[in-house]
Amino acid sequence: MKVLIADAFPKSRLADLEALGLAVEHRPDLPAAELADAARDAAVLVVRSKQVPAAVFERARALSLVVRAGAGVNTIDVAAASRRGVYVSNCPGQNAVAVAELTLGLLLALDRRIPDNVAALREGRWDKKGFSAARGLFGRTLGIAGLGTIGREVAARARGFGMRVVAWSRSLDDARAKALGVERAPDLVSLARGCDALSIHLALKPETRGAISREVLEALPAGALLVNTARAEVVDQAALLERVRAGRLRVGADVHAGEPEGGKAEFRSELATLPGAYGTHHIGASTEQAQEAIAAETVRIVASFVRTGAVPNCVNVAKRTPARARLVVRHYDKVGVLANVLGEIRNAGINAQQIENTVFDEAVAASCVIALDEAPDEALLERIRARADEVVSAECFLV
Ligand SMILES: NC(=O)c1ccc[n+]([C@@H]2O[C@H](COP(=O)([O-])OP(=O)(O)OC[C@H]3O[C@@H](n4cnc5c(N)ncnc54)[C@H](O)[C@@H]3O)[C@@H](O)[C@H]2O)c1
Ligand SMILES: O=C(O)CC[C@@H](O)C(=O)O
Repeated sequence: MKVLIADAFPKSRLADLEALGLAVEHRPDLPAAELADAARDAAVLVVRSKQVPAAVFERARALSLVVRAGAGVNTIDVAAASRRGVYVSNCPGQNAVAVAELTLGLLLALDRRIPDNVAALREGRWDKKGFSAARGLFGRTLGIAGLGTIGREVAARARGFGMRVVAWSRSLDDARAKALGVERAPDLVSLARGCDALSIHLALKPETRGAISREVLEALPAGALLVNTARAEVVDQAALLERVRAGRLRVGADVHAGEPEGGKAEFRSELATLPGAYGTHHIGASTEQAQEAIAAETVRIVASFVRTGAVPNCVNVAKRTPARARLVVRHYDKVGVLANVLGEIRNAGINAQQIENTVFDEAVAASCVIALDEAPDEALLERIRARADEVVSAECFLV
């Protein structure tokens, strides 16, 4: 079985994959345009920042699993993977501490203008007077948009700096906010209105694209700091540029509109050239600790898949199917029993969408839960129950 790793990956972990008996092809510099061809005979594809478009799923017919060696899966056409029945998996939480550390670094850098301090001294300029105009973070309010794994790590560190932390997250309620030691804002505009600094940790989804809208940016008080280590597309970039140019906002951005996929390239970010903005090179996850944790998790996912067929952290198995009914059949654990039950369902023109069979102690009897796209009528249930030497009971529940 071939594994193609199309981005940088630690050598020691390549050996772990080979030890699983896999043929490992490591091509960190593979051009994006060649990915579909290179993946053609691969069963597993591992990527970091490389985009995986629909063309890869159309061409790479042997592909079973794509592992995103990171958190965000917006770089993968997950819908195209789902249509081909290809699993997509990621490594949630493994780089959260690294991103939180960079977030705090950017906040401190913005407040003290550390990069400009450094640059001035390199140019032979002493400007203690000019660089003394910092507000300080202690006692200030940090707003967090998206209290997922990274948002929570940022909250913990900000509290360590004596900041008041207020958060908005789609499922955050008062009890959970209290348990996490943060206050809850009812929406993003209210969050922005009440904070001195705003840090963005929303995953990029169709619903979050542009969530940090012009209205949210305009709600931030004059002189506020904004840090984005999530994805550029979550923020209205045109409005952001206007606010920074007008001197209303100061920004630390690790992620950039149209940023290159690879490690080195010509790239000009309009935002990052402005005096009120500090840009970093999408390095949030780039610490040794985080990359080691990500690689170890990637190996765990691939090992589980090749040894057992189970895919940890799978992001594209339907949480809700169009199933309209659940048929629960308790039956004797004998050859052909389930085939006969499924045959009855097929003969009635009903589609079985999900099947889960559980065996009771001593493996004499078992229970099978079958999600159906249509409820069986009483006559079908009776035909199944009539197989008395195979079936103990058959009950239907509408969902
Ligand atoms: N700069 C970097 O190097 C770097 C590294 C890791 C992650 N990231 C980015 O940070 C993001 C957050 O990472 P995480 O590990 O905290 O992920 P997470 O899954 O733990 O948190 C994601 C957050 O997005 C919110 N969210 C998801 N879908 C939403 C929707 N439809 N509507 C509203 N909110 C929604 C969740 O509620 C949660 O608060 C990633 O998706 C990725 O884009 C960047
Ligand atoms: O691999 C990287 O350097 C970036 C990863 C980051 O954007 C993520 O979503 O995990």
